[in-house]
This record gives sequence, C-alpha cells and structure tokens, in this order.
Amino acid sequence: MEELIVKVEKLSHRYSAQWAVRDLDFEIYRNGIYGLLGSNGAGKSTTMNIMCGVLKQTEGNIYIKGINIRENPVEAKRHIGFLPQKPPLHMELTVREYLSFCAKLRDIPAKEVTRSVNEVMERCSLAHFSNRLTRNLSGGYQQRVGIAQAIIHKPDLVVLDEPTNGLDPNQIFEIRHLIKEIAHERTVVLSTHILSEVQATCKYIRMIEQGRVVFSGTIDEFDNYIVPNSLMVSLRGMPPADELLTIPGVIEVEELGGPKYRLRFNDGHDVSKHVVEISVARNWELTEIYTEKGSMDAVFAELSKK
Ligand SMILES: Nc1ncnc2c1ncn2[C@@H]1O[C@H](COP(=O)(O)OP(=O)(O)OP(=O)(O)O)[C@@H](O)[C@H]1O
Repeated sequence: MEELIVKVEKLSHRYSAQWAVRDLDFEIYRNGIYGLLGSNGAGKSTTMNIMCGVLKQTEGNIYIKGINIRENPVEAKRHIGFLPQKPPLHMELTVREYLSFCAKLRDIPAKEVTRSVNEVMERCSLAHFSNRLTRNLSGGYQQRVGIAQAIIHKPDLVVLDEPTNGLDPNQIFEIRHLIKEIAHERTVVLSTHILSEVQATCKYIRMIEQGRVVFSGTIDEFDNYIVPNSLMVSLRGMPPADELLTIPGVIEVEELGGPKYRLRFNDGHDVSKHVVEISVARNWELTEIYTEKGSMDAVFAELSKK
C-alpha cells in the first residue's frame, strides 16, 4: 500500500464574500508528480497556500503525513517544501548566503548547514553561481534557487506554484528536468494553467475550476475523457462514401482525400468490428483503422464548462 502524503478533506475557503475553493476532497500518495490544473482564478494558489500552512482555511482539513496542518503547523511543515507563485528570494544575498539562511530557518543544525547548502546547490546545478548575487542570476537560475530553498531540508512533499511561469523555452525544459529528478525520491505537487506543462511532467492530474475538482485521474484518463464518436480508416480500394454508409451504425462519412475516411457513429456504438468484417468481405483493402482521441484542449474546454 502506497504511503498517503496529503489528505484534503472537505476543504473550503472564502475571501470576504466569495468562495475561492469549495468542498475539495483528494489524496496524494508517495512519489510522482501531481498536477493541479485550472484556469486563472480557479483556486490553485489558494489550495496550495492552505496545504503549505501559509493561509488558514475557512472550513475542512488538510493532513500532511497524517498531521493536521491547522492544529500542528510546525510539525506538519517539516515535511513540506514550498515554492510560492512569487519566489521568496533575497536579491541582495548571494546564492550561498540565501540558502544558508533558509537552512537555519528550517532548523538544520549549525554544523550541517554548509553540507546541506553544498548538496542542494549541486542538486540544482547552482554550485558555480554560489557567490553570485541572486539579482544577477537569469530567471531560470533564480527559479532554481527557489526550488533549492524548497528542498534543502529534504521534505517528503514539494509544492511548486506555477514553477515555469515566465521562463523561456530552454529554461522551462531544464526546470522540468530538475522537477522530474526531485520526484524520484519525493512527492511533487505543481500547479499550472498550461496543459502542455502537465502533459510533459505529471503522472496524475487534478483539475479544478471555480474552486471545485472537475477531474481527477491519470494523464491517459484525462486524454481519453472525451470518447469521440469517430473512426479514421484507410481503404486502398477507395469505395464510394455511399457504400460506407451501409455499414451498420455509421451515420456520416467524410472523405479526407486518397484512401482516408472519417466515419461517424452514434454514442455507444462501436462500429469498428463491422468496418473490419465488411472491408474484408468486399475487398476494400483496409490498411489503417483507429479511434481519434479527444485533444487535451478539447477535454480542458469541456471540463471548464462543468
Ligand atoms: N487575497 C485575496 N482576496 C480576495 N480574493 C482573492 C484573494 N486571493 C485570491 N482571490 C480570489 O480567489 C479566487 C481563486 O484565486 P487563486 O489565486 O487561488 O486562483 P489560481 O487558480 O491560483 O489562479 P492564478 O493561476 O491566476 O494564480 C479568484 O477568484 C481570486 O480572485
């Protein structure tokens, strides 16, 4: 049985009159990358801030490794590393000075601070910039410093709020690589409103919209959320569309040029068996048949409406 790292129970939060998060329930298990996906204002940062103990919820509970973060924040926070949307960097400190300061904040014993800082700088490829002022680092390297402060105390749970926001494509690639490495030995939760981000990094997705969970599952399940009512086929015999319409269940035929056709059918009718049988019987020379998947964008648009 996998270890339960985070348990979110009936979580709701209200800023003055408006509910930002409503009745969230989910669980996160050890290791892997969990994406919290949602459009702007969906409630991702609110959820993450509560999960990391920097915002007190209006209702509900969050347990980190079984510890209620509201009742026992100091103990729970030992297991959490957090990179907020706006990284908590000190621009006037060098990388080493800043990370040493973070190590002390995290109660790392004085005689172990240097070793911990060296280790985390190595891990985040920051060693050669150890004496550089943070303000003089590129955006990608500043983000590495932000991630380094989140893992310096070796927490089981690392929470990253939009970790690649504002970075250029090369920096995004490198930060994703670093996040994947971190996830080999820790549980990572990251938020994003960018579909390709979860596609490239995450194993599991929770999508929230208007403060509520609208999808929870693996990337494949997300991808297959919309089961399309169409089949793509290639028939070298190039039969006329009228003939294809005689296949039981097929309601529309689109000729896509050459041997390619799109066959539409009604909900719940899988016509592929008939297509194969009839193609063989009438010698249509079937060379390709597959179901078109709903694109991530189509799933996102569909779920955003829920
Ligand atoms: N401090 C605040 N006071 C009042 N309302 C707030 C506050 N912070 C967030 N909200 C509102 O709560 C809702 C959820 O915001 P939140 O920042 O959690 O969303 P998000 O999914 O992280 O969005 P983004 O990607 O834009 O950061 C939004 O409607 C937002 O305007």
